[in-house]
Amino acid sequence: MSSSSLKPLEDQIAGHTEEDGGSENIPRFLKSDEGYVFKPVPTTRGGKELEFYKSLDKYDKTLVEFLPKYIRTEIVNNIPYMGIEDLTYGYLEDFANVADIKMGTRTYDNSATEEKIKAEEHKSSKTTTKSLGIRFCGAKLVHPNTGEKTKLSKVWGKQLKHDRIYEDGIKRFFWHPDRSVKENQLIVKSFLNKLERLLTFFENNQQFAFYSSSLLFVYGPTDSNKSKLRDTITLVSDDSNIGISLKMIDFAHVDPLTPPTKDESYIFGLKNLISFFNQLLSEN
Ligand SMILES: O=P(O)(O)O[C@@H]1[C@@H](OP(=O)(O)O)[C@H](OP(=O)(O)O)[C@H](O)[C@H](OP(=O)(O)O)[C@H]1OP(=O)(O)O
Ligand SMILES: Nc1ncnc2c1ncn2[C@@H]1O[C@H](COP(=O)(O)OP(=O)(O)O)[C@@H](O)[C@H]1O
Repeated sequence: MSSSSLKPLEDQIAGHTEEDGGSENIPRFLKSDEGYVFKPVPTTRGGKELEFYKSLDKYDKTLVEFLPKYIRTEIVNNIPYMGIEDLTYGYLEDFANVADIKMGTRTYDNSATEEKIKAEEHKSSKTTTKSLGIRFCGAKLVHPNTGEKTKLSKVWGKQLKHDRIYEDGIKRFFWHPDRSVKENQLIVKSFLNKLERLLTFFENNQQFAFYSSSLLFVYGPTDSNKSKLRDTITLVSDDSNIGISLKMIDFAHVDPLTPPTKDESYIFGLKNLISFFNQLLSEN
């Protein structure tokens, strides 16, 4: 495939974007028609993430199930881009709901300078990162009937406080009042099931600390063209075309753990997320 067939990833909802290239002025993500996103590999911290993806086959199978598959690296305008499965692929064009939730109470890795640690801790204490181990980094909501889109930014996610994150973040994104209760329940149960499997991995994992990594939640009506339905999507029931996808993304700050330590920073966030999903089911 030539790099000319790559287009901007319109559905990129967080991370370094055209408007916000960050301190390294990183270009936005690209995507291919074959269902892959191409993430620019920044000079200083991208190598670590690329190495992580390239060694996927060595990891625990439960973990691999939660990672987009890596395919190859492409050079565009002299910049390397790593190709990974597009988690929005297979959904009806423009109808995928997408949320990026940053996991863990700690958002810097072992190589962080004193200054970086201070900045990250300050940000954590001002947001739900510290109190809940979760923070919305962005979301795109699609009205189930009209298709109207609402984009929620990183700034919105930072302003969402502990006492409002359930109503204004979790419930707003995962439980739409214009969808049937049954369909809402099926969506929430399908995500819950995956979150519990992920927790099982984390309870046993003594290999990696996933600092500053995110969970990417995607759901919506799937494309009826079955060739697009790949194993990143789980249909919420046998007789529904609604699918969900949940994978871990952003591994720029993954560090080794020293056994018997666990990634408690991430586990705390995961347990809080699971509680919120249980609350959605028990309240409705
Ligand atoms: O560059 P910026 O201004 O987007 O800063 C990024 C931060 O965004 P913020 O300014 O807090 O909204 C960004 O913060 P969040 O993702 O919003 O927590 C990270 O701290 C990122 O650092 P790293 O790539 O994870 O080491 C930061 O990226 P680097 O500056 O380290 O490239
Ligand atoms: N595999 C993927 N499939 C679809 N979208 C993705 C994928 N990976 C990342 N994205 C999109 O790009 C955004 C930023 O991704 P991330 O890896 O966190 O970038 P950064 O390292 O710049 O923070 C995500 O919020 C999501 O919208």
